[in-house]
Amino acid sequence: MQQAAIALQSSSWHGAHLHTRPQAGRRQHARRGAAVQPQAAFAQIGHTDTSHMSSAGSSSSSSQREAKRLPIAYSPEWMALREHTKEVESLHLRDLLVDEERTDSLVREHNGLYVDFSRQNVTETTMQLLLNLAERAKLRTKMNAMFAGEHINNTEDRAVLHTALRMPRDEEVYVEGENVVPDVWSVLDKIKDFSDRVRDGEWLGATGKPLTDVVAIGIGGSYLGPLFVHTAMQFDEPCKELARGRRLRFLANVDPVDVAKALNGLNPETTLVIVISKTFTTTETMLNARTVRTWLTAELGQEAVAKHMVAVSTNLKLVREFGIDPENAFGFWDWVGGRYSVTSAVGILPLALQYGFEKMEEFLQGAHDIDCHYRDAPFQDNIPVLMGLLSIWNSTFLGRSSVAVLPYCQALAKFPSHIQQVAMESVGKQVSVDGEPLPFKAGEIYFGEPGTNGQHSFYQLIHQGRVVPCEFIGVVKSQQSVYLKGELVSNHDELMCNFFAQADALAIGKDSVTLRAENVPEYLIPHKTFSGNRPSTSLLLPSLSPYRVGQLLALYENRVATQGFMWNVNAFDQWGVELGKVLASRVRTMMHTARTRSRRITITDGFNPSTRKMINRYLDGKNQMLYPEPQDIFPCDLIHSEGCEARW
Ligand SMILES: O=P(O)(O)OC[C@H]1O[C@H](O)[C@H](O)[C@@H](O)[C@@H]1O
Repeated sequence: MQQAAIALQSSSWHGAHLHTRPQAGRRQHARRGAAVQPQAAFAQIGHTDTSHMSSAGSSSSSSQREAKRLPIAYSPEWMALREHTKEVESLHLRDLLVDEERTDSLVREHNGLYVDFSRQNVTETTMQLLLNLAERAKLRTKMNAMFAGEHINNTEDRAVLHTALRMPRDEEVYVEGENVVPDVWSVLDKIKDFSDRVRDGEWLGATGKPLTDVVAIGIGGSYLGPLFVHTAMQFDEPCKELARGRRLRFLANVDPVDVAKALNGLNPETTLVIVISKTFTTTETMLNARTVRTWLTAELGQEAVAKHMVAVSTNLKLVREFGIDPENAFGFWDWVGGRYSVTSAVGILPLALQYGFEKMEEFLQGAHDIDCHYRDAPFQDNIPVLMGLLSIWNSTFLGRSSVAVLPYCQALAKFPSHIQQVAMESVGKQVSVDGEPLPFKAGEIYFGEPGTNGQHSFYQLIHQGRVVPCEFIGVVKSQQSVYLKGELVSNHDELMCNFFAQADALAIGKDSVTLRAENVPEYLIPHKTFSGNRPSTSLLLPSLSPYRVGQLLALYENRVATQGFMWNVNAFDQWGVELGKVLASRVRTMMHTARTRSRRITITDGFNPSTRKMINRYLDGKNQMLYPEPQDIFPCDLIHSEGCEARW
């Protein structure tokens, strides 16, 4: 009953006083009512990729097939938005932004977060049409299915329940008839116990010394999220105090330089190593784990592993085979995707060791707060839903393929990289959940840097080159006080002046009339003109405490989920990362075979000419390093087969 009420509410945009040509809005409503023929609709999808469907529009039967496969892209709601782009493209943000009522109707607040969508290229009609599309896409039903633990990750037959990782103890979520919240809390309790013992000096290293340093080995989702949160928390005053005397390092890349950097200056006697891998099969992580185990045992002996190495994984069998006692492992579940795992032991264990478990509880509470908001708020007030819908509007309907995440906050320096994985690995897909080709491009290219650094780098392009929707993130209270021992060390106000100014520079621009009034020479006017009308969203947080970091994380996770639901793609699998791994495995086998032969080698077959020549150039360089004395070149052919065997 409650669900139905929410769904009904969600279909109405309440920015009723917008100054945006209401008659146009009425026209759109009339259109929405009209039946749209699939064959006509096909031609109108627009700003979309139809190259792979060149014949699909030529016959009504194939169009109807397409319409059956992808109802959302042929729905009247979709067509209404397509049609509406013309109206929006004729409006300039310079004019829209003077309307205070419009601004008020496009600002949303939730529990301290202030989000201003008024610099998006939208009108009241746009927002209403997007809400209509959300209804058509059955967004509420899909969100409910996720929260209910249904197997919405259909290609891996898994539930998607990272939201359960931050639920209070007394909540219930069932996966295959079993409440998973007690399991979540049993791991959290184990983390609390272990991290307290390490921090209090009860859990000692093999030589009886306290473990003050932690090296977290992991890559992708087992690295980027924890690194982002660590970077965000390390200058928060209470966190800084709690981390005094402790060091947390991350080791992700298989590049030996990264290993050297992670271990530089560490003493094995005081170092705890956490191997973090959902699968416990990831090549880079396992190789780095073996390297660091050697670094430990060379100094402390084999038995030191029990005191100095722990694991986070869903695969406890492989943890044991690696030589880590499963008692010293912290589990999670296949219903947590790697890139959504920072609120599992993947993030909570290393961060609790650094900052104490209580701070991580605050972080989890922040994430849970946004999950509840996402689950319960009507769509017109639902910040992650609105962010997701506006992403669809910008990318699919207005053809803007990128998003810049621009935190005006150095502590969020690693947030863009984390969100890059969350977004691009989740919704960078070519087919719908049913495996049908998408007649539009899903996913956006995410990038970003903290302001003001980015301003001195790539902002030229976003001001005068391509249109890149920007997401500015600022905080009211800096983590760092302006004065340190009486000296001015930074100026948060100066930083935030740029946060406010950049969004307006993008939106409003600067025209030739203004430039002439400033006596700018005529030949420079084209160079100095800013077309403006470039969209952005501004997000203001009160501070960057662990709670706020949790809110920020869940805001973006749920926004990306919304995009997946709207585009009808599976935002929780990642088949696109597999092929490169398989091909690397072939090269690895060849390299390994080469290394086991103490001869100079060159390959003659098994790869295309380009790859073969590059590999041979590399081998030649390596051979000269390894075997400086001239030797016969030993040719090698690789078998053209699925396997990775090499023939010599
Ligand atoms: O945690 P792991 O199993 O080691 O996986 C680490 C990473 O591996 C792959 O590249 C996936 O694309 C990522 O989503 C994942 O986070």
